[in-house]
Amino acid sequence: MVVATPTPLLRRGTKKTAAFGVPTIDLSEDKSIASEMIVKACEDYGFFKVVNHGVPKKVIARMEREAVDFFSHPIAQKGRAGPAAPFGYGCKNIGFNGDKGDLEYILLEANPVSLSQRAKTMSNDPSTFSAVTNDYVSAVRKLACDILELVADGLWMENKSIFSKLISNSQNDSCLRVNHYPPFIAPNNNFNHNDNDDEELNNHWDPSSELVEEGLHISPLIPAVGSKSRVGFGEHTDPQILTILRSNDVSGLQICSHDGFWIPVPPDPNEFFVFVGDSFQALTNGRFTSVRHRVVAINSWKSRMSMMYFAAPPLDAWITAPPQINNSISSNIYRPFTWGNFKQIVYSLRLADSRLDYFKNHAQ
Ligand SMILES: C=C1C[C@]23C[C@@]1(O)CC[C@H]2[C@@]12CC[C@H](O)[C@@](C)(C(=O)O1)[C@H]2[C@@H]3C(=O)O
Ligand SMILES: O=C(O)CCC(=O)C(=O)O
Ligand SMILES: [Fe+2]
Repeated sequence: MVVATPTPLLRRGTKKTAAFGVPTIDLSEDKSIASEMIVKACEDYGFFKVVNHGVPKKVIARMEREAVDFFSHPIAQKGRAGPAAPFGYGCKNIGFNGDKGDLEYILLEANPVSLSQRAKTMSNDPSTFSAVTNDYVSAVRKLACDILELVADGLWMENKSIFSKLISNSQNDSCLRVNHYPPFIAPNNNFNHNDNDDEELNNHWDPSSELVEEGLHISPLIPAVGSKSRVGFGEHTDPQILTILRSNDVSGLQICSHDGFWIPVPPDPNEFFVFVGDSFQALTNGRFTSVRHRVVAINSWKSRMSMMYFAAPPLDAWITAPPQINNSISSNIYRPFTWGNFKQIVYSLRLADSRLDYFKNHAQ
């Protein structure tokens, strides 16, 4: 595992970024080593990369091709997938409470019935679209389950499927998101991607005017007048248990360290990045921390495309730490809640809000 101590260069709201070796877990390693390393990464960062993950390259490549094809269509056609409410096609608006980002996206329920319905509005070849998406979802769900079983092992839980069973349940509420960020070239070519002025978002990109000739690679550049940086996806934590992210080779993702520094994560199209979500923080009584992250536009002629599988339990599943979780805190930080209760709060709040605070026990 490569873990360099982050150099404290970029505090939230200040100007610089930190150097960081992303904790990397090789899933072909001995199980006891991998499980110990995963637990450590979840405790220290709430974030890590997995290699030798077992997701076939072909499954990833086919999913990427479908997504590239979808975003290459004119806006009127993409809009047929329905406004993101929350599922469907969205452009710039995120959620229902006024958050905006410089991206377009699709958000899909990750179950075969919903995927086959939605595919009819998303592709000229719906059966291929739903087959490809289902294959991708099954492969990343298996990866998420493998990781959760390793976590249970690393935490010395008797029941190794105590966490994975929540997301392998047939009623799981997991979803799949594909984000597409426009290319960004700073004015006068003096863009410093370490800059962190959270300037007003520029709304110059209009996907309806985009001329995509070769997949996502050729798009007319919309000059970023008067701005040195653009927020692609504002800072937040993911509400679910675990997020499995894969992106193309365009950078932009940053994670926030415990001491408030923004750390750029170099993209790696062959591997997956894993984020601890709010629900996992609650399930481990705060032993793991859900990691704050964001996407900031980086000087690039190419658009960034990322796919996130958000692993969530059924709506009626209780999120509460099992008694065997031992950390330095003896009482429960959070009162028990169902995933359905939590989702309601999530959707009533803004992207950057700390939703778990609403479930804190009063004594805390
Ligand atoms: C502003 C919002 C969008 C979001 C729901 C929320 O009210 C707050 C959390 C957001 C988030 C972040 C992680 C995932 O991308 C997402 C699908 C999720 O579960 O929570 C989004 C929600 C969304 O875009 O619908
Ligand atoms: O697009 C990315 O790389 C990350 C997006 C993200 O964090 C999200 O959709 O929740
Ligand atoms: Fe996220």
